[in-house]
Amino acid sequence: MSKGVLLVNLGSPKSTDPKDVKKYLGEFLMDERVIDVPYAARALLVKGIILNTRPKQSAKAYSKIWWEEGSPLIVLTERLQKKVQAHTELPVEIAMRYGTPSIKEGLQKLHDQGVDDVMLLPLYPQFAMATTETILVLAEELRATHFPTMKITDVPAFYRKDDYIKVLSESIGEHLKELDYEHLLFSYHGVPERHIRKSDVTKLHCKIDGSCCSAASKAHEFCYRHQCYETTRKVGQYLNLEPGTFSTSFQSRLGFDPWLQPYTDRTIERMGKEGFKKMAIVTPAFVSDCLETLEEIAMEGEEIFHEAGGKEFTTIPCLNDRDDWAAVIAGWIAAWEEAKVEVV
Ligand SMILES: C=CC1=C(C)c2cc3[nH]c(cc4nc(cc5[nH]c(cc1n2)c(C)c5CCC(=O)O)C(CCC(=O)O)=C4C)c(C)c3C=C
Ligand SMILES: [Fe+2]
Ligand SMILES: [Fe+2]
Repeated sequence: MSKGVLLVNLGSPKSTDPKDVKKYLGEFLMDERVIDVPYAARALLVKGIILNTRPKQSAKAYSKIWWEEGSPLIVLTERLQKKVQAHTELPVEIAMRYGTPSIKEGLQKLHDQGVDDVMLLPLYPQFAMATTETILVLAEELRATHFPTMKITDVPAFYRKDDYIKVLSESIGEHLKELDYEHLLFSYHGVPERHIRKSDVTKLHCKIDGSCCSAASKAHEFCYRHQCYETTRKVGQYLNLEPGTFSTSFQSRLGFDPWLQPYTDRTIERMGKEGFKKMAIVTPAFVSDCLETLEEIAMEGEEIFHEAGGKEFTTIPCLNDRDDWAAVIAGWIAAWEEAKVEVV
């Protein structure tokens, strides 16, 4: 069999035009694993309410962070792909779950190069129904319909894998070295609490009470909350961070249902009000900087901190196209290619 690799990220609108943003948000939010309510209720909520107001607001936010070459998330994923490609003879393509290049286009490109054995790497360190699972389900549907002779091997969430933790920690450490900071906040994209319960394979584990995620459980393989706390814990251990000088929070909630807590915006505000003057923030749910890191954290977060009395607010970049990160992915590809050891 002939091997190839597909790196999959979330995707972005084509441009900052509200029409393009509306199209992108429509595809994204109509995904049953993102807004997980029955179709009729989802259509009413998304098409009847959210798409009437949100695209204008989101388009404004996208305009603040957009680059000349396009969406930061897509440009950074393309740069990462080039660096990974430089390490391997196997074809490496990228795809986006929403918008373009689509997963179907990515698989087609590999197919056109003679590939029939694909390593599929969702670019999310922690498993979530709204990210990893939706990619895997769609890729399998596309494979069965359009590429029936193709084999796809999924790379599981790498939230605690040593080589990932090493590059993440070293990237954070390099920034912290230059900083005088009082607290480091690990801010992860939030999900509704309901998503965590739905992904609980044991149906017994998840109480969202702060204790279930630290007790050993088979459920952790699919528990986003556990995986986020575990990434924070491992980085804290690697960098030898003092207990009490770092913590975890969850950002970007949408709607009125309870999402994972503590919420990032309220945490930033509380820290400012409690007298913290210098804080740093890192966003390990994202491997590429995007709207949620460049606008929501670096801009809105900074404003919240200043208004609450804080002074210095530093956002640490995502791994993006760091050479050591590209080398880690290349190592996973080599391990899979040799098929001597498990990928993760
Ligand atoms: C119900 C809504 C959403 C869930 C659940 C959700 C989970 C989730 N998302 C990411 C990563 C990203 N999300 C991004 C943008 C974004 N996310 C939502 C909604 C949910 N996300 C919306 C409506 C948007 C669009 C922007 C906006 O209008 O605010 C992005 C940025 C994309 C970009 O173009 O830069 C990323 C990345 C994760 C990791 C996650 C669950 C773990
Ligand atoms: Fe999101
Ligand atoms: Fe858990």
